[in-house]
This record gives sequence, C-alpha cells and structure tokens, in this order.
Amino acid sequence: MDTQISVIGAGGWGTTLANLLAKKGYAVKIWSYEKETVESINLNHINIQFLPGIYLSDNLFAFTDFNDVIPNADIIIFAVPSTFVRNIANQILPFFSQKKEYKLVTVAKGLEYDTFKLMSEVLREILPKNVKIAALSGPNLSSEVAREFPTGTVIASIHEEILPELVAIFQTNYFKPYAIFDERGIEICGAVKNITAIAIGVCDGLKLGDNTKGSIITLGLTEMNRIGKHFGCARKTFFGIAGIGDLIATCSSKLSRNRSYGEKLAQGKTFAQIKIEMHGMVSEGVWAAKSIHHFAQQNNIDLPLTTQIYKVLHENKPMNEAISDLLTLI
Ligand SMILES: NC(=O)c1ccc[n+]([C@@H]2O[C@H](COP(=O)([O-])OP(=O)(O)OC[C@H]3O[C@@H](n4cnc5c(N)ncnc54)[C@H](O)[C@@H]3O)[C@@H](O)[C@H]2O)c1
Ligand SMILES: O=P(O)(O)OC[C@H](O)CO
Repeated sequence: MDTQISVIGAGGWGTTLANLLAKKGYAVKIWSYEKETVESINLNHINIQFLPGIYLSDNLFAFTDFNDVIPNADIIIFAVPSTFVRNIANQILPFFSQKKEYKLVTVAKGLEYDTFKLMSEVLREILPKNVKIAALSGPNLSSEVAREFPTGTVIASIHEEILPELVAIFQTNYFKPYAIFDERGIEICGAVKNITAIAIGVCDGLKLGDNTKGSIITLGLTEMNRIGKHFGCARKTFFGIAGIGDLIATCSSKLSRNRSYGEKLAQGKTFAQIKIEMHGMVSEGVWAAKSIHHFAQQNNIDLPLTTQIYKVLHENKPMNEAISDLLTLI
C-alpha cells in the first residue's frame, strides 16, 4: 500500500474515513485541530470526543502539525466543517510541494456562508494547480459507516481521470463509491439536505406527524432541485444517492446532528444549551439556511422551506407558525 493518505480534520466523518482506509491497510495520517484528540487516537486508538465507541486501527496516526501530513501525501481527504475550510486551506497552502501531484477529496457538506461558494470552489481558489480536487457525498452517517453498515456514496470531480483511483481507494465490502461528473451537484445536495433535516427535527420535537414530514421532505427535494438548476447541476444528481438518498437518511436518522438540532430547538432548548449538548460537533444546516436564504433572495429563487427555517433559526420565528405557514404554501 504505497499510496500516502492524509486526512485533515478529525471530527466524526474525517476519523471514520481515515479508519476505513487504515483498516484497508493504508498507513493513514490524520490532522486534528484538538491536541487531546491526537492523544486519544495515538495512545488509546479511539476518538473519544467525535467518534466514541469505535476502536481505531493501529494504522492510523494523528498529528497537530501540517508539516507531518501534507508534503508527502498523495491523497488528502479534507474533512473540516465548511466554516473552517477557507482558514485551514490557507494554513496548509505552504506545505504543498511543487514537484508532485496531489488529489484532494472534500467531504464537507456546506457552502461558504457569506460568499455562497462551494467547498471545491474555495479550495481551488486557494490551493495550487497541482492539487486536483474531487468531492465525496452521500447518505453517510459516520457512526454507521464506522460500524460497517452497507453504504453507498458518490465521488465526483471535474478531473474525470482521477475518479477510478479514488473509487478504488475508498471501496470496501461495506462502502461503495460511485463515480459521477456532477461535482457541483453533489456539493449542493450535501449542503441543502441539512436544512430539511433541521425542519424534520422541528416536526419531531413538536410531535407532528408523518404526513407533515413527508410533505416537508418533498419540499426539501424540490428546493434542492431549484438551487441546483441555478448552479447548472444535473437533475439526475438530485434523484440519486447524494440527493434523495442523503435526504432520506439524514431526515430519518436519530444519529443526524442536523435533525436533532431541530428537535432540541422544538423541545425548547436554547442555542447555547444545544451547543453544549453537541460537544464540539457541528450542525451545518444552521449556516446553510442563512446562506441559501440570502442567495435565493438575491437571485429570485423561491425557497419557502429554507425561508421558514431561516426565520426560525435566525429571526426567532415561532416554530408552529413556521410549519403552518410553510404547509399553506405547498
Ligand atoms: N459526521 C458525519 O456523519 C458526516 C458525514 C458526512 C459528511 N459530514 C460532513 O463532514 C464535515 C466535517 O464534519 P464532522 O462530522 O467530521 O465534524 P464533527 O462535527 O464531528 O466535529 C467538528 C470538527 O470541527 C473541528 N474544528 C472545531 N473548531 C475548528 C477550527 N477552529 N478549525 C478547524 N477545525 C475545527 C473539530 O476538530 C472537528 O474535527 C462537515 O461538513 C459534515 O457535514 C459529516
Ligand atoms: O449528522 P449530520 O446531520 O451532519 O449528517 C451527517 C451526514 O451528512 C449524513 O449523510
């Protein structure tokens, strides 16, 4: 296993992908923002904060210094939440060698909230041309993948030639990547489904019914499609595994941080309480709702679900009112 693989970001998903590859036999290096996570992985083979309960492979080595993980890597998995992507990309920039080619796979599910840029766009803006970028997205709740539950995913890139190698690297007997070319499409799907998941969590917290949730998931899919159309994405991407597949998984799962964020909110918890309960994990949909709402306003895209969730999260609109306003708009 000569390919050198590094993962930037040791949250639930970065650690899961790193461990999947380490279990395949690659010696995987993972960079963590938190020093305690590095110690937890190296000394005890567990990521106690972000992936508790999963024993990590002896082939996984954690670091806090980019110099240990970037220069010699062939494949880099970029797994920090979208809010931190620009900052971390700027930090890793000096560590790339000019003399070799890198493949970088972005797995974050969010947009840059003030510029509306996709993560691949932010990364291409900052990183050198010898870094070829791809995106990976799908119905991939980290602790299910970590427990080897059969799961599909999609890898997409404008550099078609790198896809076969990436598919082969990630493929296991429980994780099946499909290559497609609609990189922007899968990134939009990943960001937008989180808003719907928060809405479904609100329905759960308010103890509303399955009819309500079915209506909202349908609206979420419609909105995904509308935004995607604006970005020139392929319609079939939204009806594929990274679109409706991830929408169903995230909205129906007790494990989803976005769905439980909405549920906790509807149970009357404050933003501060929820933040403490999430102990460092992120709910990307909170920022996606703001970003996509403003983007839609500026571009005259009608997104009633996103608008209502934005109002609940950022303008303190009562949740019952938001759901009933929404369903009269369907
Ligand atoms: N967890 C999942 O099931 C899952 C699955 C697919 C995709 N994703 C996506 O992967 C991305 C990474 O999320 P995650 O779930 O691995 O993380 P997480 O929510 O489990 O953990 C938060 C992460 O943010 C990092 N962090 C905190 N402050 C930071 C800072 N100032 N600078 C840099 N990093 C900082 C932490 O070190 C940690 O890695 C997100 O976009 C998420 O939507 C997550
Ligand atoms: O826990 P969530 O809500 O961030 O969702 C995780 C993954 O994106 C599900 O595919």
